[in-house]
Amino acid sequence: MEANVADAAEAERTQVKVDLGARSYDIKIGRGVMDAAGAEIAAVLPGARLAVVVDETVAKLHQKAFSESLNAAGLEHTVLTVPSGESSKCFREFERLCDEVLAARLERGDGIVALGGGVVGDLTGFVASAVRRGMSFVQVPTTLLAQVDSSVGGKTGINARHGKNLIGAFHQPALVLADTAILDTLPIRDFRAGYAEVAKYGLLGDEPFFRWLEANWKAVFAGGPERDQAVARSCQAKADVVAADELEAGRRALLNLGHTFGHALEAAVSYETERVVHGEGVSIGMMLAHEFSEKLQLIDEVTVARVQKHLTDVGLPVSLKDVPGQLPPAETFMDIIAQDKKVSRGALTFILTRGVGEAFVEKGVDPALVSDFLKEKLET
Ligand SMILES: NC(=O)c1ccc[n+]([C@@H]2O[C@H](COP(=O)([O-])OP(=O)(O)OC[C@H]3O[C@@H](n4cnc5c(N)ncnc54)[C@H](O)[C@@H]3O)[C@@H](O)[C@H]2O)c1
Ligand SMILES: O=C(O)C(=O)C[C@@H](O)[C@H](O)[C@H](O)COP(=O)(O)O
Ligand SMILES: [Zn+2]
Repeated sequence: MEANVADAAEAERTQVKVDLGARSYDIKIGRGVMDAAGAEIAAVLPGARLAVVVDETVAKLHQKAFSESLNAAGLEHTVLTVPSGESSKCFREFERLCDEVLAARLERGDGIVALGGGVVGDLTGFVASAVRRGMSFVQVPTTLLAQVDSSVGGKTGINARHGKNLIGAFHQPALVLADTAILDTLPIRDFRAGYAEVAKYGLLGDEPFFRWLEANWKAVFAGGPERDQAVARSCQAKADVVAADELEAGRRALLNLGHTFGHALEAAVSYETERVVHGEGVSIGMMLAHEFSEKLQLIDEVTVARVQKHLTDVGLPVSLKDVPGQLPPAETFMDIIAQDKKVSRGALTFILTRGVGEAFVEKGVDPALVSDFLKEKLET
């Protein structure tokens, strides 16, 4: 990735392009970007009627201002509310939203807006991919996680009893509006969880960015210009990967660093967010991916300790032992991992690493090694 942090800092508002030919779109980043949401959306979806999907928490905090901006641009819209939290990524909410979009008589050329975190974004995008075989949609991410990751790249979907995001579609948005001021109302636990995905970009392929985060994370949390820089650099990293490999035929799998273990953990606790939210699962999963890489003699203990120190410094969990309550045995984790979307012809794929910024995709990992490793981690 060429963009450097200082470059990103220069503009108060930054724009990152996701280059996908005719389906290219912009990510507009900065404090106050949402004030012009109406005009921005009208520019990409001229004449469209809209359904705005929002969760109950975000609706209370931000719906009024958002609707005012749409009204000012003359955008007729219906607001559809879903319960807050991971449990909304389910068939029931998917079906209800599809039905409500149809009841509002939105046409194929109309649009659906996701105003919220990754849950609302994934669910809404999936609805948009399905209703009338595909409607335009816009992402207005309101969590750090959604701004740096889930709103970009077109992975949409819901969870299944068998695992995370197992039902879904690739469906790219027409625009992403990441207003970093909206993060001021985000609870610290959710901000930290989103930060795990920020750190992920450094760990998977950008050691200088990880070093920058080690030095600047307090300013990122405090909400100064460093926060916008971290969001912009993360979006640029994701946009580069998605443009090169939209459908995850190869390199995009790197964005799954920590997710094989992390997703298994989320499913193992039945998506109970009191116990673990996605970003926390990713933090623990990234730590496990590093420890597993150490076990395979790909990295040394100094690298593992460096990663652990940074994630611990910011207050993220780093071990299965950090999850409250009893966890199921390794066999249950292995059953869930066997359903991971990266599995091919029954063979497990893991994102491993040779150092900070040097992750790689390893196919055909021996399940017995993974199982023994998980047993160790669940016992010690
Ligand atoms: N599609 C992708 O590429 C991708 C990438 C990463 C994660 N995800 C998915 O994203 C989901 C997690 O997203 P998340 O961490 O944003 O969770 P979330 O959407 O549940 O949001 C977290 C909490 O923050 C609240 N909230 C949202 N914005 C707020 C604001 N500005 N102020 C106050 N409260 C606010 C929400 O109501 C919720 O309670 C997971 O389902 C994960 O699988 C998808
Ligand atoms: O965009 C991607 O590709 C990612 O892997 C980003 C992840 O952070 C995200 O959690 C994604 O939803 C996981 O993808 P999945 O295919 O494993 O469900
Ligand atoms: Zn993720």
